Amino acid sequence: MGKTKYKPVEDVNSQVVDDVEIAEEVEEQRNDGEVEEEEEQKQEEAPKSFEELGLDSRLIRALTKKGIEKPTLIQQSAIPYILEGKDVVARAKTGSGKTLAYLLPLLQKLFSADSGSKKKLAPSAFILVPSRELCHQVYSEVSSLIELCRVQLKAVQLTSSMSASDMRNALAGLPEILVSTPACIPKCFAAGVLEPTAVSESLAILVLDEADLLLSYGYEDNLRSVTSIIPRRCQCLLMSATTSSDVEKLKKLILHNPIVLTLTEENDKDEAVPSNVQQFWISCSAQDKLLHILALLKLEVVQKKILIFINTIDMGFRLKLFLEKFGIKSAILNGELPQNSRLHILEQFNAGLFDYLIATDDNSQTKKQKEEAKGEENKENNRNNKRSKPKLDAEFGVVRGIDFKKVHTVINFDMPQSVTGYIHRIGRTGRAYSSGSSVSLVSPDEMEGFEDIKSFLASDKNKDSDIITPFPLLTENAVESLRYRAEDVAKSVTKIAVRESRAQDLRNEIINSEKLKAHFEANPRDLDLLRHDKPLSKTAPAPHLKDIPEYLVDPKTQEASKMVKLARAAMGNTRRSGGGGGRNNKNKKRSRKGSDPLKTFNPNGSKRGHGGGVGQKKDGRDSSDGSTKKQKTV
Ligand SMILES: Nc1ncnc2c1ncn2[C@@H]1O[C@H](COP(=O)(O)OP(=O)(O)OP(=O)(O)O)[C@@H](O)[C@H]1O
Repeated sequence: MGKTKYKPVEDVNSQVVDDVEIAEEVEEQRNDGEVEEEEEQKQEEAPKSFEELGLDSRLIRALTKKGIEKPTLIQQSAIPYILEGKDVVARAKTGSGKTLAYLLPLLQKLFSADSGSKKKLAPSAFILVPSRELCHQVYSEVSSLIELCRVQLKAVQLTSSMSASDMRNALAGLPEILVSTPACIPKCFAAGVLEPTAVSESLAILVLDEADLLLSYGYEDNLRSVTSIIPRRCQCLLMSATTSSDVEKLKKLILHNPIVLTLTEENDKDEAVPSNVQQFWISCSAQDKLLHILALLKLEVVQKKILIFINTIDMGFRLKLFLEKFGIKSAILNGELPQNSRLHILEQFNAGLFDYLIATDDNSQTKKQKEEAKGEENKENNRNNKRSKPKLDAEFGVVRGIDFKKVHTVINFDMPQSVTGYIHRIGRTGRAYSSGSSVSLVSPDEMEGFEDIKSFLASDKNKDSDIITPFPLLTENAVESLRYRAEDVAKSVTKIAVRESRAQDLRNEIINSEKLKAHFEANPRDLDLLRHDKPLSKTAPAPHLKDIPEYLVDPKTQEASKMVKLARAAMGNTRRSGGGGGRNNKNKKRSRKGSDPLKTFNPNGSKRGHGGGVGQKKDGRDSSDGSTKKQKTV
């Protein structure tokens, strides 16, 4: 296996990708036993620009307009191979820019294929993704590139929930690119909306994005029926954040003699978690989780925007109601909500309309539940099946692959149920060249799973070094000062209140969803129709709970909070977050490194701890005993 070692791309980037190796191997050809071939590797290759990768000037201009100046490592590596027409398997950690790694060369190929050739009866490119949210995200990305490039290409998105006539209408304009979930393709064949023979004739590029998830979402049969009609000449690309037997299976099923690109860091196991994400944890009992999250948010010791993960929908509502009493507005995202609402919530959060999003990830749905949900969905017109319980969407997935913009902190209110779940959650921050942090609240019941995560992430060489370190900015006193209020309010958020709010929210969102459908059709860019962070409770929060009096907060936490605010200001993040994109990125990134209190705060007095000097108890809170512990610096 050949290896190419890349020098750091730039100052900022070197923090992220130092010591990155790209291992490339040429795989055996599917079924025909071709001898494994070694690729000639170029040594110590210098980072390349988009121009040097051979990208069309229209695409480069479009990227510039989006504020994207230089390719990420996976883009540098994959784009030339894809342009050459090779099948590629690309595995790179979350947030590393895999979407553009395949979209840019795919569009370029279609630019040239477009000129002069007669219109085909089926799309030339299929991009298959595991969830509707991802479908929408990729579709938006490809559409905006097409628009910015001013080329005559058309992309459409299809999902299984669409009616045959909607699908027919969408395909009527003979789009070149179809973005969809795998389940939708056989549905199109069955409804006569797409002809398998036309697909066989037209299909030139097939992309399986988030390949590690496609099979776990139960799409195996769907994918088999698609592969049976893929022409041999069709170029296939497989993108994934983690390796798994599922990826191997898909590779064998679909790809021909692929180039396998694997972005690994020195520490092989750490590779899936972006190294620009600082990971922290706090030990607390299950009952005290509300108290701790209140302390984190109310005392402002974590940076906004914040994505909070919980494992059940009810817990999400409980948390929202609880925070609401303290004047903290948040929105909820889960698989029970109608699709249009979900997309709208994501768009509003990305646009910075609110700072706290409470999400139930697909992790909380077991494979069996997903299959059941899918089965439910397939039982069309089953009128007898009048379940009062709302259905979970089998194609729901907020975590995997979704590009939450400018999320600075991920909080695991509940711990995820697997290491992969953890990696994907954490990967919602620190995307591309940005940095972020995560805080996991770990109860004794969750400790075993947490240890598994820690040992998975620990490097083989350095087993004792903790990748997830105790959270340094919250003192025990600060937490305790809020206990009385938190417990009092927690008691008032009863099961009945949670149930009623959940039902009410669903009713509202169903009504919203209809409005949103029309709205999305008429104004795909306008986000301001509805707000999703409205209070659930009919009573306004008590004024004394909205503001925490200064005397309640101990001086150390006050200092930490001040520093978080200063860091926020230094990062140009004082307004409502969102909007704007990468203005003056270079300067901001430089100041970011020095100003993040999680990297510099020392509760023992000195402001510049430089990654060390944090006195902590084993339970992740400050012990104030002056002992020091080295923190991970990034
Ligand atoms: N070259 C680049 N420079 C700066 N930002 C980039 C670059 N390429 C992509 N991005 C941005 O980085 C973010 C993450 O990209 P993307 O969603 O493609 O990551 P990913 O590798 O697919 O992650 P995941 O595995 O979680 O799906 C996006 O907001 C994207 O616009």
